[in-house]
Amino acid sequence: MPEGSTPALSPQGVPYTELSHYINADGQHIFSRYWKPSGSPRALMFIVHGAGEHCCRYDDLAQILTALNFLVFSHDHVGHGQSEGERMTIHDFHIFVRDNIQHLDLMKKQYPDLPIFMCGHSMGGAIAILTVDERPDDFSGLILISPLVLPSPQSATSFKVFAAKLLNYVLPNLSLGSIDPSFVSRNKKEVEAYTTDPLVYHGGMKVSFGVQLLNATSRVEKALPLFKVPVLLFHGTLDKLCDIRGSHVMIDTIQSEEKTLKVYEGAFHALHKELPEVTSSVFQEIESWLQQKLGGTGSSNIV
Ligand SMILES: O=C(c1ccc2nc(C3CCCCC3)oc2c1)N1CC(N2CCN(c3ncccn3)CC2)C1
Repeated sequence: MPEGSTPALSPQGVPYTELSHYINADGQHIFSRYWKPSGSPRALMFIVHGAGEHCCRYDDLAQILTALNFLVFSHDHVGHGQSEGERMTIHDFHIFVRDNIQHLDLMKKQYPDLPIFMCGHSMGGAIAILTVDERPDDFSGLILISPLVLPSPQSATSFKVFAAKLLNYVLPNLSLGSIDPSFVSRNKKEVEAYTTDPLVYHGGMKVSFGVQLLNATSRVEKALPLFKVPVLLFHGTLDKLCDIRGSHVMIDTIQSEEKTLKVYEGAFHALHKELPEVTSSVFQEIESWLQQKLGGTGSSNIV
């Protein structure tokens, strides 16, 4: 660093020289995280977090994957967690995909011979689908936990969509309100952990951000008919944020030879942070699917 210059600081005031990060195409510091197995890795897993949260919330899943000798990597999307950028603000959803591809290419350079999987939750699921759509030959499989494919009918009625698109021209920073975390998980401990997490964005979703999420659902819809990568999908029947119909549309539309949708009766949105019996089942299903991918043959079913 040139003499006399001050180091770039994270939104929490930590010098990026002390944080793992990469610099995106807009010159922003993107906080990155790596979970390495004790032995030599047999595969890579790219975890993609959802709106308002951050990658360190996926430590539980990452620990399970490193035990399978996966090297797990992730980052905080621009405007999230320990990355730079105005909080939960994006003028083009594709920036999330662009930054994903940059991180993917960095990891491909370091581990050129390892198969790569991706796991996305909610908005992170839409980012993951669009990343795989751009780089289909780079991925051996995609895991989606309550992905944003179709917005829920409650949050995106045609009037609200019309109003949001109109408002975006005049009041893009108007708040649409924030999510009630108790609608997202039945696990009170997880709700408490989320609501007290200082790295989570607890403000309301801006109109401009909601419009970008809508744009994302349109881009995802266009990508599905040509999608061929193996997919393992999870969705709760009582998801109030991302409509389960989106996962049914996805499993019926994609051309993947290996595609599985696991439906959790009565479960809410954050299946990886739900009641213990739900989350442990999701993690076990992920483990066995990955073991089968790395050693077995494919299948297709909905349960
Ligand atoms: O990615 C999302 C997310 C958030 C809000 C959304 N709104 C839409 C609609 C809005 C209208 C236009 C179409 C899209 O999609 C969203 C996705 N995430 C990640 C999820 N969070 C919720 C809170 N979490 C939580 N809460 C309680 C316990 C544990 N985790 C973490 C995950 C929400």
